[in-house]
Amino acid sequence: RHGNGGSAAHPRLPPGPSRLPVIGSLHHFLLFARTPLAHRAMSDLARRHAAPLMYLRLGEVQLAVASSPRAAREVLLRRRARHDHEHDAALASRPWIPSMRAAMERGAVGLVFAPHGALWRQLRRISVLELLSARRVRSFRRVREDEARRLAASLAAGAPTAGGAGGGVNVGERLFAVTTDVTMRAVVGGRFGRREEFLRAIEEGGRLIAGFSLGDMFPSWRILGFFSGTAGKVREIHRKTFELMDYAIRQHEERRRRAAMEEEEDEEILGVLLRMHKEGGLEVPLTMDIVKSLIIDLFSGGSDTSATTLEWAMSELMRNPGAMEKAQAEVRSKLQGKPSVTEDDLHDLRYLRLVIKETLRLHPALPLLLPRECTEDCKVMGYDVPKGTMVLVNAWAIGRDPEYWDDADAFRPERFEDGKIDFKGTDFEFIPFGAGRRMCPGMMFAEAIMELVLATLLYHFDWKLPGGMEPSELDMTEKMGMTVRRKNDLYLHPVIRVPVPPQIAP
Ligand code: HEM
Repeated sequence: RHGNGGSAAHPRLPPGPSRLPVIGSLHHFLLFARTPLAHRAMSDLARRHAAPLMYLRLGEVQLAVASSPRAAREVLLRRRARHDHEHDAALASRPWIPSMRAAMERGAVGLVFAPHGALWRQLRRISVLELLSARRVRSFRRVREDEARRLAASLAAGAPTAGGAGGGVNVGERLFAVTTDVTMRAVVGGRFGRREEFLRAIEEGGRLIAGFSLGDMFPSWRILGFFSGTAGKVREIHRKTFELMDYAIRQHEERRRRAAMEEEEDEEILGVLLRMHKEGGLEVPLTMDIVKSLIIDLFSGGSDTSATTLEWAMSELMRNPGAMEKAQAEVRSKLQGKPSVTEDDLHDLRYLRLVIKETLRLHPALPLLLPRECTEDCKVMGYDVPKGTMVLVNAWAIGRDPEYWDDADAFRPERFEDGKIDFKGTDFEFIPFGAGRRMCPGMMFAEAIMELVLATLLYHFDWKLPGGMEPSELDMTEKMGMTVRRKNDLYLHPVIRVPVPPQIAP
């Protein structure tokens, strides 16, 4: 072999753990991994094999995992090289695992899973320029402020006034409720009658897709897919979510007819899409199936991720009282005397933003981002990555790599103080939102919720650990799911420091 080596017959695959017939590298996970958490197990394997780009085979599925900033850049930000015939979009599609395929092939493709091509480009453009643009995100300000005040009021209603006695609240549950309500109001409109059913269906769908069943690893063994029954379940969830979307659309249209779009509510995302659907004239027609899929994507992409990040932020602040004190001092001194936090106040909260950044570094809600698929043979870091390989980027491992981060596992928001590194997709040692063509389009939407909610929690309340627990004793174990959340719920006692105005009690 020479130079970049490799040929179609003898590809120069990236290094990685040994592979057995049939099961490939699965045994490394089943027998040797010290953790069932995929991002941690893959990080251990990559380190052990000195493989910033690592090749694995899970059953029949070929997998490449990027675990260094350079490998991530090559995967996410592909540029057409001058003497290179490779297509620069070879890694800009997402794999359709067999469990999902059944639903996808019925026209359920929105933005998240659309293959790179005309439909994806159009949905992406609409999302970035219209649905999730800075202007649209600003237009939901009242929704966010309203929901943040409700959260404060409901916490205050159950909080002791001093000392931290009382039952404690499940902070994660409250955070999921607030991000869900904001996203629901922004995306489908406030009064969605079948909210609980919708949430259950989205959660179940996410769980099935994130599960990656045996049938997904051995797609040619149809019998496994048959017994796991995942495809059938995914089809059923798809049918259910689409039926719920029909209901949301009917509700929306009735409301519009009644109120001829009252001034009080800004146009929600569903309204914008229905308008575009009716107006037509787009390169790829925006069918109702596409509208529904996109709404489901925005909703499921939007609320869990922000809530998970907020829950980790509160967990880290509880474990690091110095950072908590600093963040609270900032918000209380900037807001002095105000009844509640508004978005005008957020501009001054520099440390709060550093807290969110540091949380995203240590706890990216999607530690392996969302998978990409290699749609044609391509080269990454000089290695051959065969067509059909699923490509993951371990943003979690990269964010904790001691080569790039001092005291990498410590929570130190100050490390971002000089403003040199940001999550906007150009600093590849910090990519919680991904980078390149398929980078998260909901970043501004997420930042707006996260900053306001965190500032509200820190402004009105002091927080105490239950049962006299020491900060260092707070368990930080993770759990796999659609996002990587805390394994154990975070229970804390809120103690009111700045009263929540009574007129906004829930
Ligand atoms: C803390 C909050 C969030 C995090 C950490 C996050 C993270 C991510 C990541 C890692 C990706 C994949 C990027 C890639 O493949 O390079 C992604 C994609 C996506 N996100 Fe987010 N996200 C968040 C919030 C949101 C919100 C609020 C929305 C919408 C309301 C949203 C909608 C999407 C969509 C539609 C995609 C798919 C884009 C495409 O494939 O072209 N996300 N997000």
